[in-house]
Amino acid sequence: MCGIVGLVAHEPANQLVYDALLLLQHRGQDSTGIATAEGSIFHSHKTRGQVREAFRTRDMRALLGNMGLGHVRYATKGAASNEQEAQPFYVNAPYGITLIHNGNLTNTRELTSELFHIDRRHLNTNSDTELLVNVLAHELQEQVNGHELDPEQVFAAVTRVHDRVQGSYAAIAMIAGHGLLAFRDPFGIRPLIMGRRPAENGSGRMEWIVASESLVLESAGYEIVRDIAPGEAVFIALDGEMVSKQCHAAPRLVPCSFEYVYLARPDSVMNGISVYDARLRLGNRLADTIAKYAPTGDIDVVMPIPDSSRPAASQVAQKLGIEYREGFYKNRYVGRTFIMPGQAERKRSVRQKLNAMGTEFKGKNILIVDDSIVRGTTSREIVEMARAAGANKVTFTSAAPPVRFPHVYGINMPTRQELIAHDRKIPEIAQVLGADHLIYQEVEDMRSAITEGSSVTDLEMSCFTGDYVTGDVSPEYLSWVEATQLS
Ligand SMILES: O=P(O)(O)OC[C@H]1O[C@H](OP(=O)(O)OP(=O)(O)O)[C@H](O)[C@@H]1O
Ligand SMILES: NC(=O)CC[C@H](N)C(=O)O
Ligand SMILES: [Mg+2]
Repeated sequence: MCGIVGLVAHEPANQLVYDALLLLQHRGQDSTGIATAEGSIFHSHKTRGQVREAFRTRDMRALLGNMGLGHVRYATKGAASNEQEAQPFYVNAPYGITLIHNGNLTNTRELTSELFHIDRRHLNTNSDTELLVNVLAHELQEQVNGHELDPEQVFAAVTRVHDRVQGSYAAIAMIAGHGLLAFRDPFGIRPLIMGRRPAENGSGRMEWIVASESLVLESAGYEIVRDIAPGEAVFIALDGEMVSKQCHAAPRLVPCSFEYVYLARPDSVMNGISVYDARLRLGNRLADTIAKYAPTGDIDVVMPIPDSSRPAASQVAQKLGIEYREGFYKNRYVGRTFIMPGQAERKRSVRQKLNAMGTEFKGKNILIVDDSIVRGTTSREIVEMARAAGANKVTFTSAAPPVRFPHVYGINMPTRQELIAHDRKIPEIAQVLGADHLIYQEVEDMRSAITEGSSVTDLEMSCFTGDYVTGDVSPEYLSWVEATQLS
């Protein structure tokens, strides 16, 4: 997952994009970039690291123009440390296009070969986003004859992108001198929402924003218009005129369940589902499962692992009628550990990030709630810390089911071997974690907890079930991904 934002304003875009990126930092910490458009000239700055350290005043001053886009990257293809693969990506024809992408393409081998041998395009990195911008550019080139650009031509190019590209993609592009294009894959796997507000200059024109999460819109005073539909493309001209079109013949909304479990901020609403409410419901269902399988009579306290599991843990405590206590204190200056590249760094960071308060543990039977257990990096350390702090019995619970399969749609867990639940039964996992009991959410409970009360009927849950919605993910592909994985 990455965080993306694009906007067409009637004032300088640089600060607006920067502020939005700060709010999306939880979606990617590897690198970041902003591009703006001043007439037909693009300005851009991209670099490794997080938003706060990446943009100096002089970088910001150089980002001129009223249209802009920005990206925070959590790499899934290529290398997290490669500055060349930071986004946005630029191609100079037709018109000049700069693009950002949240997601992961699954037919990169075919696209690389087609782009090189048939479209005669040069690729300079291993990024799938570079493939996406080149496919879009090629297809747009095929549509346009004169200099004039009609949104219908842009939509026809997006239709062709849908034909050629497989996997997940929520993307935003600036077309120099023309406007901003946003589109979402036919399953709407990754999120994308748009909003608007009247320009402050009194011109009566509209300013538009498109972003990964609704909290960005809310915090900057935009009215939420709607989620961009799966397969849909939206084009916003420089004067603020917005047009949209469904560019796929058979779109079907199947959003990523992991957004609700962990990735998104709880104060966002995605596809009409409040992330916070979904996490509360996950807690309710988990409580029922705990009551069914574990002896809860002797549990003294329920504890969350900060931050993401707090809503679920509070519900578990309430439903089971057990006291809720915060036994782990979090160092707010350490980022999210799960989205860090490299297992060594993730492991070190858990210890740096969380500290167990002895008084909360001594002689107590603890029920720990986390939102998910993926590699087990966090949970293994946590159990050890709880015991070292004097806990008597440790029951570990997860508000998501066991993660048994690789995620190939924009979350960096590409290999089976790294997943603690792959090919292990639950008692074996408990043993590896060192927990006395281990209880996971049931898959169907997760599905209903997330979708309850919404119009979403289907969820992308491949890392829990092994069913990949795009249909092109074969065992051969998974083995190839494993062999070429990110470090
Ligand atoms: O089994 P693992 O591989 O350790 O991954 C799962 C853990 O990683 C995430 O926490 P993270 O610290 O990234 O973020 P948070 O502060 O939002 O909980 C998630 O909330 C789990 O705690
Ligand atoms: N997590 C993402 O959305 C990553 C985007 C893209 N696949 C990259 O690796 O840069
Ligand atoms: Mg966590």
